[in-house]
Amino acid sequence: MSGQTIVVGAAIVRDGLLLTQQRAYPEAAAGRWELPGGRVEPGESEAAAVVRECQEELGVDVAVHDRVGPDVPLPGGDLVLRIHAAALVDRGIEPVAHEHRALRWIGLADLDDLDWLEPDRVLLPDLHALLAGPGR
Ligand SMILES: Nc1nc2c([nH]c(=O)n2[C@H]2C[C@H](O)[C@@H](COP(=O)(O)OP(=O)(O)OP(=O)(O)O)O2)c(=O)[nH]1
Repeated sequence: MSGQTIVVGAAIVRDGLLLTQQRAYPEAAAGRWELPGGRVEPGESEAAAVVRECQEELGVDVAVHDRVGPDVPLPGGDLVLRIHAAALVDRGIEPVAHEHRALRWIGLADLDDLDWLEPDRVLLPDLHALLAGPGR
């Protein structure tokens, strides 16, 4: 749809665990959990935006895979959240929270209990399926 900006999110899975991060700002979202990511810049591909955001926020390189779940419209109407599965290029390099309060690797059993940003809750069935899927 024209006029809508895509916010990409990365569903990074390693050894059956999903990487989540806790926002530090703005105040209304501080303390809530989300997936790494951010706005796609003009002229930038979604995959390139996922890679850039993971470098900026986590200091790691990721390989970008298939989409996960539906587009989720964000409050305000101008932004839509779109998640891609991703994997650490080097599994031995631990992500670091450069812009967030904390990082946590979450397993299936804890997925629903995390204090997610509201839009991300729409994606929980798809994140469950991703973690339960083959090769994870
Ligand atoms: N990155 C990310 N943003 C999310 C998620 N869920 C969700 O509602 N959002 C919202 C929060 C923000 O309103 C918007 C993206 O903002 P952002 O702060 O991550 O990215 P940005 O590129 O706009 O901002 P910035 O990094 O320049 O500060 O999407 C999610 O899982 N990941």
